[in-house]
Amino acid sequence: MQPTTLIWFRRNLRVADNAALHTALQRGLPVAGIWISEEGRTNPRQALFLHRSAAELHQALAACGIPLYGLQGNAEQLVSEWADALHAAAVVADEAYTPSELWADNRIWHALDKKNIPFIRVNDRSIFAKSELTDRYGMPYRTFPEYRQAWLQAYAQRFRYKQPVSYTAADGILQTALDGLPPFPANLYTPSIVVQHKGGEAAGEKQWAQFAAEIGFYPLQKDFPARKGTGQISAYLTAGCLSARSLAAQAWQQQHRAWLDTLIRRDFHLQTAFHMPSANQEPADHPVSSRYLERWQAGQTGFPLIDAAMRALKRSGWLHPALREAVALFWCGTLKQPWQSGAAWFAAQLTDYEPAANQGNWQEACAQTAPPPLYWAQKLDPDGTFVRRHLPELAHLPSELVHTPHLAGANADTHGYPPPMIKV
Ligand SMILES: Cc1cc2nc3c(=O)[nH]c(=O)nc-3n(C[C@H](O)[C@H](O)[C@H](O)COP(=O)(O)OP(=O)(O)OC[C@H]3O[C@@H](n4cnc5c(N)ncnc54)[C@H](O)[C@@H]3O)c2cc1C
Repeated sequence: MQPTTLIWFRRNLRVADNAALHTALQRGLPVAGIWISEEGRTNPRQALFLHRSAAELHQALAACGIPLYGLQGNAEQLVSEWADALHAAAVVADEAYTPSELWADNRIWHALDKKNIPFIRVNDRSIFAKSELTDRYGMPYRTFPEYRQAWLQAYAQRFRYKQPVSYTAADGILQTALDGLPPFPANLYTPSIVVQHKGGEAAGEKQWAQFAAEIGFYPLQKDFPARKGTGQISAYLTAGCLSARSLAAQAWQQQHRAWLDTLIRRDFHLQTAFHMPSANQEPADHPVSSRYLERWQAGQTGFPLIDAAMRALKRSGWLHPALREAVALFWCGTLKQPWQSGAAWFAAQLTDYEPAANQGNWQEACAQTAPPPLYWAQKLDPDGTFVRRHLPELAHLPSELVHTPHLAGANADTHGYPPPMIKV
C-alpha cells in the first residue's frame, strides 16, 4: 500500500479554511482521515453534535475522494494503530490547548516518534495561535483588555496590505480513494436528546449567514436574551464546523468591532488555558451545598430569571452569553458556592462545551461582585418575555410581578413556583 498522510480531525470538523487539510494535501501523498469519539464523555448532547458533524464531514470528504474513518475508543491507542494501518508517513492534527489534551498529545507524539512518523500540529482553533501574541518580555497577556489591544494591533498590522489567510487548497481536491470509501458508523448516542443546533459545516454556515445579515444590530440586541441577538454559533466554533479565522476576517472587513471582541475573547481564553493551565485546575476551597446545587440546576431557586435560564440550559444545551454570566455570578457570588461545581454542571449540559472558555469564564465571573438577581431581570428581560417563555407557571403574570412573584402574595396563583431560596 502507498504511504499516506493521515489527518486526525478533532475540533476542525470542516472542509473550508482547514489548515490541517491544507497541510496534509501539500505533502503530495494520498490523504486519509480519522475521527475519534472518545470514551468516557459525560456530555451526551455534545457527543451527539460532534457525531453528526463528523458524519457530514465524512460525506464532504468522500465527495473529494478522501476517506474518513469514524472510530470510537482511546485516541492515544487509535491514532498510533491507524497510522500503521494506513501506512501514514505523517499524522496531522489541529493544535490542542488544554492540559489533558496536551498530555495525551505528548504520549501520541512519543508513540509515533518511535516509528519515525512526524506528528504535525497546526492552528485550526484560534485566530492567533497560542504563543503568537506575547508582551515585550515574551510573556503571555494575563488580562483581557491588554490581550485585546495587542490582538487588534497585530491583526491590523498583519493584514494592512494583504487579505487574511484562508486555506483554500481543499477546493476541488480529487484524489483516488485508498481502498474504497468506508461507511460512517451509526450514531452511538441517544437520538432522543434535544440539541438546539443541528451540527455540521452546512448548518454552521447557515446559522452564520442568518446572523451575519443582522450583525449590525448586535450592539443593540446582545443584552436581550428573548430576542436572540447573538450569533448562536458557539457549538459550531467549538466543533470547528466554522472557522474562527474566516469569521474574524469578515467581521474585521465589515468593521463589526463589537462582535469581533467576542472572537478575541475566545482566543484569550484559549491562550490562557495553554499558558496558565494551573489557574483552571484549582480545587474548590469549600464544599458545595447539595441542596443549593439541586435547586440551582433544576431552576427552582425562586428567582425567575435565574430559573428560566437554568431550565433553558438543561432543555436545549445552549444559553445566551449574558445569562451564563448571570447564573454564574448568582451561583458564586449570591449563593457563595465554589465555581468548580457550577462549571462542572455547564460542562455536562452545553453543546458548545469548551474547557478553556468554560473554566476561564467561570473564574472571571466569580471574581466579580454579584449584583442582586433583580438587577439582571431589569437589564436583560425588562418585560419578562424570557421568563414567561421558560417558566410556564409564571406565564400569566403581568410584567410588574413576573420577576417578583413572591410579592403578589395571595393575589396571584404561582402554580407552586417556590419563594426565593435566600434573602438578598
Ligand atoms: C460561565 C460561562 C461559561 C461559558 N462556557 C462556554 C463554553 O463552554 N464554551 C463556549 O464556547 N463558550 C462559553 N462561554 C462563552 C459564551 O457565553 C458563549 O460562547 C456564548 O454564549 C455563545 O453564544 P453565541 O454564539 O451567540 O455568542 P456570540 O456573542 O455571538 O459570540 C460569538 C462567538 O465568540 C465566542 N465567545 C463569545 N463570548 C465568549 C467568551 N466570553 N469566552 C469565550 N468565547 C466567547 C464564542 O465562540 C461565540 O460563539 C461561557 C461564558 C460564561 C459566562
